[in-house]
Amino acid sequence: MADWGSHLSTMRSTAPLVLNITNFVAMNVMANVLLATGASPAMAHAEEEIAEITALSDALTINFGTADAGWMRGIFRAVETARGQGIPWVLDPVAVGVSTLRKQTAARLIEMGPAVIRGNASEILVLAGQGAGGKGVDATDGVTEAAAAARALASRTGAVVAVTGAVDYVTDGCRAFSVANGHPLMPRVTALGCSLTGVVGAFLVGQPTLEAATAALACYGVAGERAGKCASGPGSFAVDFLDALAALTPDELSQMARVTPA
Ligand SMILES: Nc1ncnc2c1ncn2[C@@H]1O[C@H](COP(=O)(O)OP(=O)(O)O)[C@@H](O)[C@H]1O
Ligand SMILES: Cc1ncsc1CCOP(=O)(O)O
Ligand SMILES: [Mg+2]
Repeated sequence: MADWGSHLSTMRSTAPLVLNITNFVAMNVMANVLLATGASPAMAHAEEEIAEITALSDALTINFGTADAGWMRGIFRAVETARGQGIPWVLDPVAVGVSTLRKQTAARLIEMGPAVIRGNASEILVLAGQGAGGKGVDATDGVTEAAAAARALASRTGAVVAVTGAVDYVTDGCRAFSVANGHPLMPRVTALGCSLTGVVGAFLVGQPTLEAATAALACYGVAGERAGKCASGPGSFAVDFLDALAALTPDELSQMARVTPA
């Protein structure tokens, strides 16, 4: 049994400061998810201050879900700072298929060296120039349909690519894992994908990228399973999920993770 829980333990021992440039929908949910999991969240995006805040952070995550032109300038300034300082950063190409601005921004960002690209299957397919783009922020494609695109994207860019859905797929282009944890209520609560991107950022700090990303997905999925056992619908699930993230121990994660080489 691989010790996926050790990655949770390491993350909690440092409680990394994760700076998230994310959308208005996700800000509060994501900050609470990061706190519950054991990291310190910060949310900011103003270009006038973002370089300073990035330099203070252990990891950075980027999501242009409700971004405008000024916000985009903040995104590029943060990424340039992270690159200069060796701070790992994660790209969430949320709803990348819905506009030319998102496609062009994602293409530029991918060339700037994200450690991880985390998206649903429809988003990863758009990055590969395939698929119809999903339905807004929601996937209409299955994870297995995006696996080849994920491998090709990882090989071309050097990023680890995490495709999430009913069974997640994560690859560095050579090796890959499937993560079969999760619950069907997860995509019915807004911003849980965006928030997962923050958790991936937290796990990356000081840990090998592919294993850290995989452990983050397993941690999230196991917490989802636990929350799904008592929730009566999306509303109570959202609350139970935070409690499950906070209560999950490294040993429980190691025991419950359904991670297999893919
Ligand atoms: N049908 C499903 N069954 C179980 N888990 C799911 C399902 N769909 C998504 N998840 C989980 O929900 C989390 C968010 O993934 P996803 O919904 O793909 O992100 P996004 O919100 O960006 O589309 C991941 O942990 C994923 O494994
Ligand atoms: C609904 C919505 N609209 C713009 S961003 C956003 C949140 C999307 O969150 P997620 O990708 O985690 O479902
Ligand atoms: Mg998303």
